[in-house]
Amino acid sequence: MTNSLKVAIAGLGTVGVGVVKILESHKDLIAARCGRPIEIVAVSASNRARDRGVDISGYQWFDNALDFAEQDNIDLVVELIGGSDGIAKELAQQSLEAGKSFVTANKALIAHHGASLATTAQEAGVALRYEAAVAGGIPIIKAVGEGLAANKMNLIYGILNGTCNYILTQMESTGQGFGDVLAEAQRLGYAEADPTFDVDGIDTAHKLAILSSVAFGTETDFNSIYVEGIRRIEAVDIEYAREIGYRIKLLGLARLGSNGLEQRVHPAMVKLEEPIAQVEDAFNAVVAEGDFIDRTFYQGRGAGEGPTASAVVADIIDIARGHMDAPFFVPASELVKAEPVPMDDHEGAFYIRLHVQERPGVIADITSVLKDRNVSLDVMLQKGHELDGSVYVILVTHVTRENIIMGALQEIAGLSSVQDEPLTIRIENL
Ligand SMILES: NC(=O)C1=CN([C@@H]2O[C@H](COP(=O)(O)OP(=O)(O)OC[C@H]3O[C@@H](n4cnc5c(N)ncnc54)[C@H](OP(=O)(O)O)[C@@H]3O)[C@@H](O)[C@H]2O)C=CC1
Ligand SMILES: N[C@@H](CCO)C(=O)O
Repeated sequence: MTNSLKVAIAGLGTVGVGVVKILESHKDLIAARCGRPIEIVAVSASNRARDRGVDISGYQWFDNALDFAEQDNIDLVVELIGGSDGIAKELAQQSLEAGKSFVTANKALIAHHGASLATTAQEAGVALRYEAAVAGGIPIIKAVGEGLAANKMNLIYGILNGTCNYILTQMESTGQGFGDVLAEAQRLGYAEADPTFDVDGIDTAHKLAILSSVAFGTETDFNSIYVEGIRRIEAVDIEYAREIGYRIKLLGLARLGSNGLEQRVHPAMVKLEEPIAQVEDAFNAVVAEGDFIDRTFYQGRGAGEGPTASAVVADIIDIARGHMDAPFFVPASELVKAEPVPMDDHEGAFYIRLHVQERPGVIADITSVLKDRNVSLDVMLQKGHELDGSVYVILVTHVTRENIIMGALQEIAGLSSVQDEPLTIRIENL
């Protein structure tokens, strides 16, 4: 066998420990598959004394992971710390510049700095890989970047955050509140260090920015993504969605058309019979549509130690095999700057939940606002009498434009009978 690939790992938390476990327990299997061994030679984390449940005594310890870049006996650096900037970015930059390949699960880093890191990697003639950054254990980067490479991609969307899907699924199946389910997702190692990134849709947007680049050959453009999270979804919405034949999922969707690149992240109602509606707990799913392949559907575990580490190790194996594809599958200089499509241009049907006083004329006032804007209703439900004399009114519109419905909701929110800020969920008939 040829020389081993010598690996240093920065970050020994949920994912880092998973990577150590796979590389050690599947040492022989992996060496056979690569034609050379993969050897962990160095590790770094914040707290040297912490018991991590794996034996790291055989690896050189570094208090400062940035020192990896200067070590001649390290071929590849694995970053499993997190964060778009700070140590993660410095480590990426310095490792690549020092001629070391770089593997990361850090979607924030790639979403914000993917194009510049890809340039650095190409100039240094080394690999930059990030399979674990999107959809955890699903090999979606490889599937889209290599498996679908013959196609012009039109559309890519999916459930990209395990924590949110876990929360929405558990809220539906157990009736537990948002806070309790989030705490459980954190305990299971699904959530980000800052779980607001999960529940506010930012993590999904990071992943969508990366997927768009891989699918469409465009520069990652995180800042143009419309982002809305799941905080305002309540058990009643999940129940009413079911009543009208839908399930609520946090979707990330990107579409490249003649008008530019549409990228949006928000809770969406998907038809109960759609495969994506059946994706439960921390599972992720991605639908990718190309001009010759039509639609393809991928599902798997999107978060947690094993699935994420599996994707990280797959990247390391690829590099050990000598695969040196461009990080976004086209040379970094060829990545195109796409024109963002404004969210106001979005067209679709909308679910609207209003909390209103139960008194004559309320519905007439609401429908009058919609009539003035030519918004047509498909469904209208009035739910329950609360003790305080207020009720929920649920409306489902026919297809209309985003700016029209948002203007209408602003006016409806100002009606004296409307108690809380209206909630709207976009209906996706994909
Ligand atoms: N958890 C998951 O399911 C998934 C996570 N990811 C991504 O993987 C990355 C790691 O996530 P995860 O394992 O969950 O995070 P954890 O919080 O579990 O682990 C982070 C690790 O980084 C170490 N660390 C913090 N600061 C430094 C530093 N300055 N130098 C060296 N090490 C440092 C910590 O050290 P110590 O242990 O000593 O505190 C810890 O071991 C993130 O980018 C995340 O977004 C991607 C997909 C799924
Ligand atoms: N926090 C992320 C981890 C996987 O990227 C999630 O819940 O999906």
